[in-house]
This record gives sequence, C-alpha cells and structure tokens, in this order.
Amino acid sequence: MSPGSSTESYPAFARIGLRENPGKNLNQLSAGNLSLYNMYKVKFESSYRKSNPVKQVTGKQMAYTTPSPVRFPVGTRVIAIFQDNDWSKECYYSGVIAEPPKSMNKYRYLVFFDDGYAQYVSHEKILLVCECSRNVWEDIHPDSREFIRKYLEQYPERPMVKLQQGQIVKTEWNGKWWIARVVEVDGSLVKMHFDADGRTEWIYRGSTRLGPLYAELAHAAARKEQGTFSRHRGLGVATLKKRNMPYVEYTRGTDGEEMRRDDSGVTITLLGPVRDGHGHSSESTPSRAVAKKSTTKRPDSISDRSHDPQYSGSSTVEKSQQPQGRVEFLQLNSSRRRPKTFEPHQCGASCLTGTEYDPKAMKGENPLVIPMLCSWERQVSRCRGKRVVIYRAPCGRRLRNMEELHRYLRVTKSNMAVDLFDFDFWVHCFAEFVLERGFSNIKDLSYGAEHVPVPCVNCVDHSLPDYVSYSTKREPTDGVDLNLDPEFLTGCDCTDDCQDRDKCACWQLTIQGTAYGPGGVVDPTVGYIYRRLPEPVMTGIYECNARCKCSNTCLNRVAQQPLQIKLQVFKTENRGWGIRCLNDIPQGGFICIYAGRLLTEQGANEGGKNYGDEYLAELDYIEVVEKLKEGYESDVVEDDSDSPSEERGSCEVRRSRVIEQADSGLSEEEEEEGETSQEARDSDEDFTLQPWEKGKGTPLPEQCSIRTRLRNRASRHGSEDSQHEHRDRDRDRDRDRDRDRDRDGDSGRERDREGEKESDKGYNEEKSRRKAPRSVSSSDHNYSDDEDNEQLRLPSRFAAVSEPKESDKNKKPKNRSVREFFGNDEYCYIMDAKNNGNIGRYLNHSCSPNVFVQNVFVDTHDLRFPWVAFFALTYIHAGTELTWDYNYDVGSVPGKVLHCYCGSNDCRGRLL
Ligand SMILES: C[S@@+](CC[C@H](N)C(=O)[O-])C[C@H]1O[C@@H](n2cnc3c(N)ncnc32)[C@H](O)[C@@H]1O
Repeated sequence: MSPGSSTESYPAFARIGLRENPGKNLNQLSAGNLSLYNMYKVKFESSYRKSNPVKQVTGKQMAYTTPSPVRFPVGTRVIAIFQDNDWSKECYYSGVIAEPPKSMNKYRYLVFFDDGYAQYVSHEKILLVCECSRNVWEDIHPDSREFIRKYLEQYPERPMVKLQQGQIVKTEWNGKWWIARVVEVDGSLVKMHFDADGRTEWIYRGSTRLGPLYAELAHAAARKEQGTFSRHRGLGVATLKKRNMPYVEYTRGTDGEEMRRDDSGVTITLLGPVRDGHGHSSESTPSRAVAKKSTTKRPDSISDRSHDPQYSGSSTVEKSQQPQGRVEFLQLNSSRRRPKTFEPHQCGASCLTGTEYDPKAMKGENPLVIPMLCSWERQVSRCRGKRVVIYRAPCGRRLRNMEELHRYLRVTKSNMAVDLFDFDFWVHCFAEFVLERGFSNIKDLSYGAEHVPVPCVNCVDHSLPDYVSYSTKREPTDGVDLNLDPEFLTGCDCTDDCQDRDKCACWQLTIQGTAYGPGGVVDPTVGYIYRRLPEPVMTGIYECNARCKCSNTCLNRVAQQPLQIKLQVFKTENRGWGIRCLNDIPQGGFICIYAGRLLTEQGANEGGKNYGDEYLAELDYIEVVEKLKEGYESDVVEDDSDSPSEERGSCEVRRSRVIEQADSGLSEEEEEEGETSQEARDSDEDFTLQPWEKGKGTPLPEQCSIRTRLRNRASRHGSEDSQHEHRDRDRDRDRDRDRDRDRDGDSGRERDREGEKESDKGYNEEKSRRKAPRSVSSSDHNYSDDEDNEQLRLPSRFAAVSEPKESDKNKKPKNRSVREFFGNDEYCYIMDAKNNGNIGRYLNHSCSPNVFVQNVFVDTHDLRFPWVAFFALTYIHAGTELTWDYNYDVGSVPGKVLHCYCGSNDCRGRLL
C-alpha cells in the first residue's frame, strides 16, 4: 500500500473500534510509520469484522491507546468518549479540543465532535489521534468544518449566548426552528429542551442554532455590508429587547496563563506559542493577537466571573473604577430660616413671601437642595412602619406627595418646578461626592456654556481632555436641512402646567404616538411623571414648545431644560474620560442631552473614516419605530415574566443604601422619627386630591409615583425577587401557554398556535423519516464504521442550516418608510460630538447602564431630528459613573475590535 492512497477523507476512528482494546490495535500495525498519509494495516482482535479482521487505515484514523501525559491544547485532534444520558452507553467519537480545562468548565475539556455534538470530557477519556492535517478542520466532516475553522481561528475570543435556566430560546434542529427551553447551563454548553417532542440536547452556546446568536451575527453582517461606522444608536435593537432576554457575550480566554494540575496529575504550563498535540504550532489557527496578549484578565464566560476575583461581585474592577473620593452630607446653616409652625389657613402667594426662589442666585446649587435654601424642610419619617418623605412648605403646610406638592406650588404661584423635590426616601438630597485628591482640575469644561459649571478632574495621570468646542446646541452642517421655525410646530393652550393630559395637545402627540409601538395600542399613561421619566418611550416624547402657552414649570418641559444637576468629568482607568454625578439622582431624573454637529450619513462615513467614529450617534428614531411597527420583536422570543429591572436595580441600590446609612451612622439633617406620621395624616384638606385628580379606572401617571407605577407594572408581570420565583413563573407561563394552545384564543394566539402546529408537524415528520439513533457501545463491542454501513447516532450541527423565518436579515419593511417621504437620498442623520459637543459626549458605555436614552421632540416635529436625551434608569448614588448602552453591533466595523471594560457582571465583552 503506497502512502496517501486512502480514499477516505474523513476518518472515523471512534467508529473503527479502538475502544475494546485499543493497545492491541496499534500493536497490530503491520507496516509503515506515522508520517503523513502513510497507510497502516490494522488487525482487529475483537469479534468485530471476524470474517475480515485486517483493515487498512491512515494515521488520521488511529489514536494512541493511553491517555496523554500532557494537556491537549485547543485544536488538538482527538477521539473522546461521548456519554449520552439517553443511551446510557459510552463510545468514542472523533473530535477536536475546543476548550482547555479551567475553572469555569470544572477542569474538563470541551470537545467538538465531528458529527456536530459538543460535550465536556475529562482528560482520561480522551485519546490523541496519531496524525492530523496542518489545518485540523480539514480532517473534519464538511458539516462541521467551517464552524470549527472559524472557531479555532478566533479562539479564545468567541461569541456565546448568555442564558439562564428557564429561558425560552428559538433553536434550530434539522433545518427548522423550534421553541426550546433552557434546562441547564454548564460552562459553554446549554441543555435545551425541545417542547415539540420533549427531546433534549446539549448545544454549544456559541452555536448559531441558538436564535439570539444567529440574529446577532446576521445583524452585524448586514451592518458590515452597509459599510457604516460605529455609532451609538439612539434606541437600537438592544433597547427594544427586554432586559432579561438571552444576549450574546464576547468572551476572551486566559488559557495561556493557566498552570494547573490537570486530571492526569501532570502539571503543565502553557506559555508562549501554543503547540497542538501533533507538534503543529498554533499558526494554523491564528487568533486575535491583541485579545490574546491582553494583560487585562478577562473571564472566559460570565459564569467564569464568579471564580475570578477580578470580576466577581463587588469586584476589583469596580474597586479600580471606584473614585478616590467620599460622599459627604451637606450641613446647611443652622441659622437659616425654617418653615413656620403650621396654623390653619388658606394657602396663597403670601405663603412664600420672603422665601421666593431666585434661580439666578441659586444657579449651580444641587436642585434637590434648593427648596431647603428657600425655607422648605424635607422630613423622612415613619408612617405605619414605612419610611415616608414629607415636605414642609415655608408656611408650615405639610405636603405628602407630588400631587399635593404640585398643587401647592400652583396655588402659591411659586416659580419652582416639581423636579426640585423628590419623595423617594432613598434619595439623599444633601449627599455630595467630594474628591480626595487629583492631579488636575478644570473648574468648568464648558467655559460658561452650561447653566452649571462642568468640573473636570484627573486622579489617574496628568493628562487633560482633548480640546472640544463646547456647545449645548446641535449644529447642522452642510446638507442637513433642519428647520426650526416655530410655525412648523403645534402647541398647546394649557394653563394648568399641562397637568390634564387629555387637554394638552403636546401630551396627546406623545400618547397617540404609542399606537405605533408594540401592540399598536394607545397608552394614556406614557411619559413623564412630574418631570421624571421612569422608562423609555420608544415612540418618542413631544415636549411643550415655543408655540405653547404653558409656563416653564410645565410638567411636559424636561429635556429642554439646561443642565441642572452637578456632574463631573473624570479620567477612568481604561475607558478614557467619563462622567460621574456629584449628588444623588432620583430614578427617571433628566441628566443631559447629547449635542454635537449634525451630519449627513455621507458626511459621517467620511468623517468617521478620517477622524474616528467614537462620538457618532445615529438619529435612528424613524427606523426603530418602524421596526416596532413591523413586529421586529417577533424574532425575539418574549419572556412574559420579565419584570422591570429598573425596579430591581433601584431596589438593589436602595438595599445597599440602607447598609451604607447604617454603617455611616449618619442621619439626614431633616430626618424625623415617629410623630410626624400623625401630622402627615392631618395634612390639610385643600391639598387632598380633587375628584378629577383621583381619576377613574386607569390612574393617570401623575396620580401615582414612579415607584408605584413600576410596582404596578411589576405585579402585572410578576415579581422577580429571586431566580427561584423566576423559574416558577416560567413554569406558570408555560402552563399558560399550553392552555392557550388548547383553547380558542384571540387571533394572535390562533396564529401562534397554527405556527406551532405547523412546526410540530414538520418536526414529527422529520423524526419518523430519520431513524432513531442507535447506541454504539464499547461494552458490547459493537463497533461500526461507514464501510460497514452501521446506523450511527443522528448527526447534529454547530451551525444553523436555515435562517429563522422572522429574521430581519434582508427583510423589507411591509410599508414604505417614513424617511422616503423626505426624499430619495434620505438616510439617518448623525450627531457627531468629536470636535463640537456638550457633556453628553463623555458618557461611557456599560452593559449594565444606569442611564437610558430617549428621543424627544422639542424644537421641531420633523421626525428626522429628535433630541437625544439621557435619563436615570435607576436611583443613582452621588459619586457613581453615569453610563448608557451604546448598542453597537459587534463585528459591524471590519477590522475593528473594541473590548468593553465596563466591569459589569453582565458585560458582553465587546463593544465592537
Ligand atoms: C463617546 S466616547 C466616551 C468618552 C470617552 N471615554 C472620552 O474619553 O472622550 C466613546 C469612547 O469611549 C471609550 N469607551 C466608552 N465606554 C467604554 C467601555 N465600556 N469600555 C471600553 N471603552 C469604552 C471607547 O474608546 C469609545 O470609543
């Protein structure tokens, strides 16, 4: 037999039968050496192939018989025992090492088997294949080859879907997409249960058979095709998804630094260029050098973080990102004027005599402290065991909530706006972040352009921020036809601070706009609640404008206000400059806008290419709303049990706040215990709610606090206090869904049911068409190979072979885009804050942001030009960095990789 004469391209050693007594097989070699493509005669000594025990094989079809004394690097060609619970039998299959043993995988190897399965295997159950091609994927069946090639080329960086038990994920099997549920997550694998037939399968979390990964990569590819630059997208895809949906993370390994005693008891250090078990250098599987050589330790997956002190819990990352400062509690002058002792009276303008608010004199003060500077008092007291906030007005009147407070401000003709007040007892109005030391300090980065100074500090090095022409206004450039003529606006005639939403024309624009959102139903409760925005309004907010009759204190004028809160630009360790707040920010509080030069798509692409794209933000309002309209979310499996993470987030913060407060021993200056509760109940009738204020049926947003509203929403969706409850809810929801399937429901459900029926049918047909897998056991010495035409287990795949029906890839919107009405060459306009901009340009990205972005129409109703405004997603402590989710598409910019250093437990690993 001459070398290289084999006709078999894909070795099937696992099926050749090295299991029974593999040593004997090798001992039976009759000829040849182990050089490439040499042929060997092997005599099988078992009952297998009794009639013809001698077979010719290549070195690629044989494996050594004893476990390797050294650890296998990623990309090593092996045979390994695949254990299938369903078959309860063990047998060898050929595959490739995909992950080395490490803590996150409990020191097992991840093996990608040639027939599309993946499993964790311990060292002693893996045998090295005698020979393999230089490009190991060439030895693998074409169905898996491309996937494994890409995997090895990119390793250790790889995208994986972050999943939790109970989540429902569209999963591909046999060319069709099924509803499947996460049963268990084990390192890089997830066990999926297919609802249609009860089958389970362990799938690699980086497989495009998992819908979220498929969608992410398809989306990135589409963006790449468009050749666009990386831009923060106003309200892009991620924001449309619910916050506990599965998402794609980009993990990076730390394998090169691992030195552990492996399962075979051999200590191996893998440093420098990795060589596979066959002596090939890793050149054939190039990986991204920069990511590999990174000195910043990154976890290989999210679960890995729990083992890595640098990323776990209140991690070192957080520590390194912690400011060198402390929160102090401002003490007001004890001789300041305090509220009078309350005497029953009718309130009017005279109640504020001598205590009027002078905005000019108080410019630069923390807005939440201003009332106290005007003889108000904020008391935190206990009422029936609960902590409540009560404001005492200068005339002694006690005001228990925003309704009463707003009414008081109106009756007394105060020029104060409601957002100078806050009834959340966790918010400490006097908390102020104070820096301990810093190398440089600029008093006002805006040089007077902002209403309040924007200080800039650096505690990391001596550098200063790049020069920026500070501007709070967006500046249209050539080709941007921004018409700000108020004649093109519609306004309202309100005289009640736009409290009655039914009457306010501007509120109605916001409310009616919600009909274009998911579900197509008008939501009368949407938008600001006493000038705070609890959650994003995807269909946009229309604020009162230059045409309106209402005053500046109107409840529908928020993002148009100049910067009020005290922010500080500071140098971070690894993310350039960032912004922190110096005082507590209540949930929903307005922070700032994103201002810059308005560019055309073409201008942005050219500018981005030449000068960088870090500060580009896309005004994609039209596209996002149209995606909502087109049912974009339909390719995202909804998790009905989602409860507002904002609530959870703020509760977490609140909990930590309790601890902080208990620790510090500080009590707020204005806090009183006990007896105010009675007084709170005795508050005067003229500030109790009027019938129109109480409302009938659905309460108007003004009638409930942000917290109440979120609670209502939470109870609608079920609470999310623990993983356990979450799973219970998932089960309940599944039961509900089953019930829905069984009974006649609305048309939507009907459609779903039909869809499922259809797919069930397909699945069952497929099942009966293909034979059930047959076990190939080592114990019954039942070896098989292709030649013998034995029935093997049903092959699986790493990559999806079909695209989900609803994939937005190449999907044309059903209706003509609104943008087309503006002209043929209309694309999204882009805000570029690189050289001209305001403080918004310094907001960094986080995968767990505390700020969200909102499109707001202020000076034009042209849908192409909303303002980009930022609001607090949760209650934010003084001294915390403010971050939003840039929502970039990873992989969308050819050749550009930007790793994320947000330090969040849910970090997706990459920005680009
Ligand atoms: C809009 S700028 C934000 C301000 C910027 N840090 C600066 O110094 O001007 C966006 C850039 O900040 C950096 N950045 C922001 N968030 C980051 C993160 N989580 N991880 C790594 N880099 C980040 C990236 O370089 C990104 O291109």
